[in-house]
Amino acid sequence: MANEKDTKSSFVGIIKHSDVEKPAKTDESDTNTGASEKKPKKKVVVVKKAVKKKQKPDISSKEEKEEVKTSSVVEQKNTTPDTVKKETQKNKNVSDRKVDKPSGNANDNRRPFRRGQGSGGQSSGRRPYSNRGGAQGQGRGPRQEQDKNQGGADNQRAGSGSKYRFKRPKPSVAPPPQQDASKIRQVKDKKKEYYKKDKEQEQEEKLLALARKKKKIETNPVPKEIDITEAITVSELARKMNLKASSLITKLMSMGMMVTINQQIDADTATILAEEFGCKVNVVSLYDETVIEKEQDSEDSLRGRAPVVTIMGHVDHGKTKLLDAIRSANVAEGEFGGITQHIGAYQVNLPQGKITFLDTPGHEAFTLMRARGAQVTDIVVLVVAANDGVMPQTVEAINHAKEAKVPIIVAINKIDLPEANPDRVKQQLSDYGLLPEDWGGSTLFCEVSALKRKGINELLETILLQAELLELKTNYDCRAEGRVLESKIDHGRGSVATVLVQRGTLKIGDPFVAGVYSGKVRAMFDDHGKRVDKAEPSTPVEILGCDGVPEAGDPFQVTENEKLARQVSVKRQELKKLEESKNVKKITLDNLYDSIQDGEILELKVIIKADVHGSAEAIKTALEKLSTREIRLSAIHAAAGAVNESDVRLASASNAIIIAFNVRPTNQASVLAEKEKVEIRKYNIIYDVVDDIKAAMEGMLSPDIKEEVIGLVEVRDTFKVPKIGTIAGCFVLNGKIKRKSEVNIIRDGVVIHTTRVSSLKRFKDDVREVDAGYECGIGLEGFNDIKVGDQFEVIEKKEVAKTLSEEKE
Ligand SMILES: Nc1nc2c(ncn2[C@@H]2O[C@H](COP(=O)(O)OP(=O)(O)OP(=O)(O)O)[C@@H](O)[C@H]2O)c(=O)[nH]1
Repeated sequence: MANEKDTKSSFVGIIKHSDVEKPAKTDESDTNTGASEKKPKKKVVVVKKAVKKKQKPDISSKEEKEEVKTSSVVEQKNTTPDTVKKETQKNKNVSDRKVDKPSGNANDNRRPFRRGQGSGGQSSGRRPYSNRGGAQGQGRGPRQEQDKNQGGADNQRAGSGSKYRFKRPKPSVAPPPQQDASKIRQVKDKKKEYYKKDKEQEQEEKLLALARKKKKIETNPVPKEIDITEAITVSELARKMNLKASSLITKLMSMGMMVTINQQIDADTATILAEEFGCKVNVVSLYDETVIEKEQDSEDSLRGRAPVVTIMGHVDHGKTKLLDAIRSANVAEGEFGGITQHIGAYQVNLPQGKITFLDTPGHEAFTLMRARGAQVTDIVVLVVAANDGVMPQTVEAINHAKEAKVPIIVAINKIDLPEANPDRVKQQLSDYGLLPEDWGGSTLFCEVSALKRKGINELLETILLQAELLELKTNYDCRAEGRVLESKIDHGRGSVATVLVQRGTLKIGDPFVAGVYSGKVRAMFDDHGKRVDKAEPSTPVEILGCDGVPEAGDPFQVTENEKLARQVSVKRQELKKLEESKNVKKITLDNLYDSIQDGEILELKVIIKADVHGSAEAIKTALEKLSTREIRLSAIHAAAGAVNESDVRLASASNAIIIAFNVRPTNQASVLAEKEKVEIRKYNIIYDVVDDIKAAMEGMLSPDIKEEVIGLVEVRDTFKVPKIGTIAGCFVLNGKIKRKSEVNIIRDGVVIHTTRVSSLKRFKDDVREVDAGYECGIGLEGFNDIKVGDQFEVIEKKEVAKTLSEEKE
């Protein structure tokens, strides 16, 4: 204790000038040291700060100078390793008090506390020196001695050096605060490390994400090749190319195309666009994906099948009567007349075999089927009335059958009539390439009377003979395939489809696809409405179980299972949507040259309709002479009469242009042509027809005048007005008529004259124009031969680039 006191006093003695209030402070410090482990830490810091401050050059006060001196002495004493050791061991607390001394005054008391709090990091930052232990402290000793002996400015350095010297011994002098400080340091280090780790982790994650992205791009590059259908939306193409739609849109914009994400682009554009990204495009038809694989035929699986026959001919030549006669010939005597036809096709059973008749006489249904790609008919029976001979529709039917490459059997009907002249019919038909066998030709002829039911059996036998020549064979054992002939929604039965089985055998429970719909055969009925379990090739049956109502001409196919049927159905519905959205490209004079250049067409087919047969023939001859090495021109049908629906259907099925020479299309034909995108070109001068087609073939079409029909007027009455001429009391059917309008006068579908309106009146007033639904009086320039029932086609002429005048005068 005495020793301790001595030591104390000696220390006190040394530092007594520097800190008068020291004891109180020491007590406080002691208390703090004992009570809390944190506070002494602060104090250590405080001391350091205080010392640091006091060692600054602007030491002015005496007290401060004293303090510096004292600290130096303390430092000197402490920094001598031996002394430090001894003193530390003996006077731990005292040395603490001494350390606290510099912060003895009231101001210092506050400042260091605050500073200590704020500069915790600073003190811990210095700790590595103290941590290094005595060795380092010792190492510095001699230098400190040197510093001490230096004067003047060096004193400052010494002072600064003393700061470190003062600090260095501290770990050994005051271990508890040091331990706390080291703990804090550890915590702070940990914190630092934690943040560092956090930062590192963040960095690492960023790098990883980048690498992942890179990897993703590497694993999903733009494919070298893609398959697309005829048209594709930008978004779909982007998906196929592993690109963002915006990239494609930008590229398209740079190519001068403004498109939206959901807009469809054609295959050509898609090809060019994909090439920009180094991707090759294969254009495939979605239909390719929807084709159901056919079962292969083996040689011995093929057996003969019944021929499928369609009856065609001119109106009133006896088609319906003949079908009735054939059907009656096939039923038992008692059932005569009582038979009800159940479906749109039926089979007749003969000792020699069966024949299937499609029960929609005429070429409408026939061509409609063909337009849908369905070649259902094997043989056409052409009915020609023996008394009437070849008529326009007879010729149409011949052309339809020829175009479809279906053999024709001629049935000369009404031979019971006294004026019947079968030879004349034969003569006329030979002009169309139908030469009877007995005249050295190959066409089979039959003379019948549908009314008297004469020659019917001979006709049926002839059909079977022709079928034999055709060697109609098919597989009976494979999955069934056929065509939908018609379909409807029936109350209580749902979708009902009449199907002609063409290959294989259809059975109850078979899953199938009909057009774009799938289904499963729930029930089957034959042409008499009798329930059947199976249907062999060439048999027409009515089936229940289809999910929708397929269209006439749609393919019907049995699939391996229901799942496949559903899948195909979904894809076909996609295809249908796609096809509906794109314009069907039909040949027109405007695109003719391009089509020839692209090698799309090698043959330009035309249908010629004229006011008289002679004109039609003349045009046909003139046009066919235009054939060149690149393109052949063939008139597939040339006849007199207005352009009718049948002409449009034939044109649509054959991709032909219709030339209307001095004739007009019927209303239905116009609507159908619009729908089927068939071009009907109207002319009044033969040379214009030839010139236009020649120019179109050579790509020399020049801007021209286009004639637009702006209204249609019907003559309901006529009045003779002296000195003026005939005034027509008219009703405007559609559009409008204007004063001075140009009009085509149409009588029975034929343009008989073209002139201008000379007067247009409503009651007694002159008017500028009259709209549809109103009556008016019309006078024509230089034309008085107006008749009730005539129609005035009101036309307006406009100049249109690269479009031909549809009618030239
Ligand atoms: N004398 C006689 N008249 C017949 C014969 N076949 C049909 N007819 C008559 O000719 C007219 C027309 O017969 P349809 O069978 O309706 O003629 P179509 O060709 O079907 O007529 P559309 O359906 O209008 O095209 C009817 O009055 C029949 O009675 C026949 O062999 N002899």
